[in-house]
Amino acid sequence: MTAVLRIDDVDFVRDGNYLLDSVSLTVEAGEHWALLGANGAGKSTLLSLAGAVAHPTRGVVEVLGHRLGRVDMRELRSYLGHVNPRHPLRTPLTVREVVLTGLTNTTELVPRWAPSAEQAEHADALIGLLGLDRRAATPWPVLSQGERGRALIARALMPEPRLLLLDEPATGLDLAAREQLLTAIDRLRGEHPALATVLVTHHLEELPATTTHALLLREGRCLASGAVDDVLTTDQVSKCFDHPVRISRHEGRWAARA
Ligand SMILES: Nc1ncnc2c1ncn2[C@@H]1O[C@H](COP(=O)(O)OP(=O)(O)OP(=O)(O)O)[C@@H](O)[C@H]1O
Repeated sequence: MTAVLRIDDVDFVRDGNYLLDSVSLTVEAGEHWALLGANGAGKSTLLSLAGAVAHPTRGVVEVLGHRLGRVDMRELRSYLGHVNPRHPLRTPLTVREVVLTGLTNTTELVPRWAPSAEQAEHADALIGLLGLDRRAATPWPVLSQGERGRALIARALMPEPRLLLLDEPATGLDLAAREQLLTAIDRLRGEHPALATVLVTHHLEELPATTTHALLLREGRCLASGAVDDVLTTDQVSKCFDHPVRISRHEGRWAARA
């Protein structure tokens, strides 16, 4: 089977600066990757290639078997789940309505569009999976940041994507909201075993226990990449963040201490 995502020896250059320098990443179905690195390391740039938002300057990117540069990027994006934490919603849609906009790939509801009974059921199942049953009819402005984040994941899953991209999903969440989010991601991965995910974060504490692989980026270069326990070591993470830290893993979750 073809990989869900294949990034092969890619450079991404802007204003003469190598934001990515010879970076490779292959993600197979059912794998859950963490992209880690300090501020400015190139994580968002790498995610924008995976999300068919940008082209590489050099090298090959294949998303869902389609090579960037030879495919309609807009159409390709409609098959991906890409969670943008700065969702630009302007109207007070309810959680259920926001989740349904994942089918039309729009921010607002499309006039005169209505979901089928099956689609509405699918939306409710995802709302339940993300732990938002009691919030389904709540308007967006009333939701907490954590609830919005989980609603956006449910929205991204509506078209049943094979690849889900999560850009710092736990940023700004309090402890309880972060734990609810990570539990929801773990459940999601359990119930959709073929789904592949790529999650960007600065913090090891924000990694779900179901993370299978990791890639460490430092100044646009890949420092280490592979099975998560081989990559998230005290030595490599210290190098990645240019700071001595001690990494431990307890009951599946990671911690970093100076
Ligand atoms: N269009 C651009 N032109 C020039 N430099 C850019 C451009 N976009 C991003 N950069 C720079 O590229 C570097 C990598 O940015 P990127 O956003 O990918 O890093 P990041 O690892 O996601 O960082 P953060 O953790 O702070 O979000 C940064 O130094 C950034 O300032």
